[in-house]
Amino acid sequence: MRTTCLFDLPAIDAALGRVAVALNQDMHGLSAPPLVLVVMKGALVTAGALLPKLNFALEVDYVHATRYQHNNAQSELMWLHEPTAPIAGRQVILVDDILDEGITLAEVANYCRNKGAAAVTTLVLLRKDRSEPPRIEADYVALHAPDGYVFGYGMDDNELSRNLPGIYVHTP
Ligand SMILES: O=P(O)(O)OC[C@H]1O[C@H](OP(=O)(O)OP(=O)(O)O)[C@H](O)[C@@H]1O
Ligand code: HPA
Repeated sequence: MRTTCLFDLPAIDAALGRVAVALNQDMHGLSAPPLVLVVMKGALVTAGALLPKLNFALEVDYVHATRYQHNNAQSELMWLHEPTAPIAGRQVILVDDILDEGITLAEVANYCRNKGAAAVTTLVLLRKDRSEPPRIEADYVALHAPDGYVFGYGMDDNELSRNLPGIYVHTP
């Protein structure tokens, strides 16, 4: 099997730059700093590249929730870490690497609303364009990919390859 690069680092950086410009405009003039919640582990690299592009006061925390192990989806989301920063009454910006079926983002967004978030905004590096629509749409999408397992730039292939400097697929 070969590995094909869908997006290289300059393409990813340019796409993150575009969503950062939009987010900077939309978050301009907020009365209180929003909470950026990074969905671990996959969003680690995206958050690292995105945060320095944001020009408004913000706090960062993370959640660790997972449903894919060995590349296979589990129906249940496993919560490994809940955020410790206060959520009630705040604008929350969820950052994730990939929107696939949308189960993870939908559940984490609901969690924030149940904790009393004033508003929940969602941002993903990559939306996978499947035939079935995801359970939730993201407010900000940097890139789109066709259906198929992708990895690199934070996304794993059987827990490996998160460090690859681009977004890749296996091709026959
Ligand atoms: O839209 P969905 O179908 O719910 O899939 C998207 C989620 O799957 C991946 O996480 P994963 O469970 O693999 O954990 P990881 O972030 O530790 O890789 C990814 O980081 C998203 O959070
Ligand atoms: N790759 C890596 N992680 C994922 C994917 C994918 O295609 N879909 C959901 N989590």
